[in-house]
Amino acid sequence: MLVEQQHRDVQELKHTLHTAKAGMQFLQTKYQEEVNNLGKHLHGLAHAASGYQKVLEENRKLYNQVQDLKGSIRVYCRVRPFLPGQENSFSTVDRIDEGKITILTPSKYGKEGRKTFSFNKAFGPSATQEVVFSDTQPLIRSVLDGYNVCIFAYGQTGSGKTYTMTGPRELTEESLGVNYRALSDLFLISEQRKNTISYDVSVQMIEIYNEQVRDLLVTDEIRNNSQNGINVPDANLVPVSSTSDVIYLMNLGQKNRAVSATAMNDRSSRSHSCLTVHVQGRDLTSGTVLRGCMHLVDLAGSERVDKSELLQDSLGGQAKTLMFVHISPEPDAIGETISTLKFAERVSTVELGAARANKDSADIKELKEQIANLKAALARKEGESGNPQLSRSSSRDTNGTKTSVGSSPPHPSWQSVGDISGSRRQPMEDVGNLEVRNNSTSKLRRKSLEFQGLINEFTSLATPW
Ligand SMILES: Nc1ncnc2c1ncn2[C@@H]1O[C@H](COP(=O)(O)OP(=O)(O)OP(=O)(O)O)[C@@H](O)[C@H]1O
Repeated sequence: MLVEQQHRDVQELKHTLHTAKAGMQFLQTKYQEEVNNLGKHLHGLAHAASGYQKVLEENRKLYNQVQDLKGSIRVYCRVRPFLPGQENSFSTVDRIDEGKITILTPSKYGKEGRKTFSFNKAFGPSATQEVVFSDTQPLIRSVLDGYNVCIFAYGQTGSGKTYTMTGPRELTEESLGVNYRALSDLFLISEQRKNTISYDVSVQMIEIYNEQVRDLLVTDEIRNNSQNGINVPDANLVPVSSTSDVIYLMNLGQKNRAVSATAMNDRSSRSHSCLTVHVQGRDLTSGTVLRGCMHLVDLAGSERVDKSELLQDSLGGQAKTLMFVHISPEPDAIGETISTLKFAERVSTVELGAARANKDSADIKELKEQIANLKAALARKEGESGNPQLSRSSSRDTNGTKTSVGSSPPHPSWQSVGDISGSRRQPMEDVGNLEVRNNSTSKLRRKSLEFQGLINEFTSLATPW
């Protein structure tokens, strides 16, 4: 009886085992099917993602085409409000309608007493910093897409250039100018794109005064400052990773301008200042490298700029340019207002040619690296074989300009723009305690040439009416 019972139990167990095995097999097949399906879904998703990337890329292209079709130089006009205490004064601005601005003119400027000028945009005295910036925002995206961008502020002394670019002396969130907003946007967009493109951002800040250029970001304070996360291997191009880094540097730059100024207001109206933001982006899938830079320029007062020189052009067709032209509403400024508006209207007709993105594919990047390595090897070989010309008293900087070894500029803080073209300029007398390090000299010179070229281009447009 017992043996029979055990036999039955064994049979039952065998049956259960068989059923369990079949169940397992079924589950395995099912699991395999699921895995296959998942694979197919994943494949589909990857395909859709790459399609999405293509659409994004296409969108960027179309967006930039629209920008380009609007013209390479865009001109926005902004009217400064009356200053406190002048509120009820008579304004020379009669009407602002879309991009048109009508000025009440004394009889000598126009028979009918009114003159209308057309621009891409015109902002009245009550336009907020936010509204003014909203029309500039598209250019910021362009920088991140590998385009060069120039934003200029032009206008007579006291017409609001610094207000537009930086803001008033006492800054609040609402009164922040284009510079701050542009950089804050730049970091925001680069953060949004971080899964597809990795960006490096660095800034430079220079001032041009009496045709001499000064690096506003070369100070011991920057070099020794590490708690802000600002690491400065080469002081005139400072890597930044957040808006607060940039605000810190901009404040420092402003302070450095003030350090050497005997009369700050007079000086700011005579000097040009330029904040340049360099952006390098690497596409994480394709390895393509994008390089864009943005010049944010606060020009000297238009009445101070020498309009008599006509000088070689160097603006080139690579940059998207926006000029903010500023006017004051006071009747006693009417002469400069008309002259400024006429100049600005002429600028808006300038065609620089379509801007191009600075984009290197992974292959080009590799080839460039090879060229750089070969050049370095060649330079080493030349050094080993002993080149008397190089080892004696002169060499050439990266511009091909001959420089003397051991001879220093008249004052270490300043480099004369004129020196590059051969003519010597006197250094400024009220120079502060800043210094330019030797290894940044040629870069600064190139920058000053580039920047001076832009100013020349604009001032050459301002010659006789
Ligand atoms: N849109 C504005 N709203 C309110 N105040 C303004 C505006 N624009 C300019 N101001 C004020 O007008 C004064 C002159 O402006 P600002 O210093 O910006 O002129 P500027 O053209 O840069 O002069 P400069 O050529 O001397 O550097 C400042 O007190 C500034 O705060």
